[in-house]
Amino acid sequence: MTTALAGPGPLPALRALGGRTVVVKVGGNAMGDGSLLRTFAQDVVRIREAGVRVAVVHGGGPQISAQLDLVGIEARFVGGLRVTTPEVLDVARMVLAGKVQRDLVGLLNEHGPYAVGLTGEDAHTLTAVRRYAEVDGEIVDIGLVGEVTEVNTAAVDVLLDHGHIPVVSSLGRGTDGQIYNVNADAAAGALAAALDAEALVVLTDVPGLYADWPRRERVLDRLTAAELEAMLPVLGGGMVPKMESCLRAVRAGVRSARVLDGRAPHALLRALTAGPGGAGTTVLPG
Ligand SMILES: Nc1ncnc2c1ncn2[C@@H]1O[C@H](COP(=O)(O)OP(=O)(O)O)[C@@H](O)[C@H]1O
Ligand SMILES: CC(=O)N[C@@H](CCC(=O)OP(=O)(O)O)C(=O)O
Repeated sequence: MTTALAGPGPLPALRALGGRTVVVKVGGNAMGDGSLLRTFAQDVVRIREAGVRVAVVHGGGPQISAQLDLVGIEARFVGGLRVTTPEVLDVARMVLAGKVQRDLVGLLNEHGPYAVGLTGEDAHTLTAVRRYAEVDGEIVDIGLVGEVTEVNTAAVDVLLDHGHIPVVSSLGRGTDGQIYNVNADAAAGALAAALDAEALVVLTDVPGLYADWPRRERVLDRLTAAELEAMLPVLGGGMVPKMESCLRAVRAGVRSARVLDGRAPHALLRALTAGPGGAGTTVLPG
């Protein structure tokens, strides 16, 4: 009961991943307009139909900021994390678990009965504690921002076992029931680690990790976990949570973590079928 997918499909390469788990993170910037998301959804279903257990974690930072703007709340970030007052949390929850997740699930389900949306709040999937930012050595209170301390994969595993595509919004729950806004890169890395995934793929709006940011001349095609760890203190902006998440995943046993441009046609398929260097920046154990 599936719709045939258009375009070439490197299915033999994907079949090598059959039965393995892949976690894909799609950021709000990489979602771009509807057509990008449509191709992304086709690729995810193609991967699922090749027998890969695929889970999606999504962000929606720009979409949250746009909604905050509409209701007259200023969006503020400290150290790449959104300052999350109770009012901001309400908006983030409404946008992430609402329109962004529903749109993504809807596009995936155009190609078959696979996608099921949930948030990290559901079935204790992501347990979080309050996270603080650090700026110039100072600890800064950024409100209801969560750091994932525990992942319960039970619900996601049941869905994957039954051939579904779990689509997880980056919200977490404290053991006291408090809901937290979790950075989506961090949520994806934690989930990939807990699922013992074969690969983590992070789709964003740059071709990978630039070696000499803000110069956009050279993208690092691969680096080991140790090389990445040494680089982390000098990284800035949106790359910090992404690369931290890749490091966490690889250190926990995920075989590879890759950051690449989700706006390139069939970026996800290319990431899973090309070796390191084929597209984006790949972090490998070591
Ligand atoms: N070394 C770097 N290499 C690439 N991008 C970088 C680097 N340092 C900072 N960035 C910034 O990080 C951004 C990606 O992070 P972000 O905007 O949070 O994306 P997403 O919405 O996909 O999570 C890039 O668009 C770029 O402006
Ligand atoms: C704490 C924190 O900053 N949470 C993020 C969650 C969404 C996210 O991470 O979205 P992207 O992947 O599109 O950046 C936010 O509120 O923007």
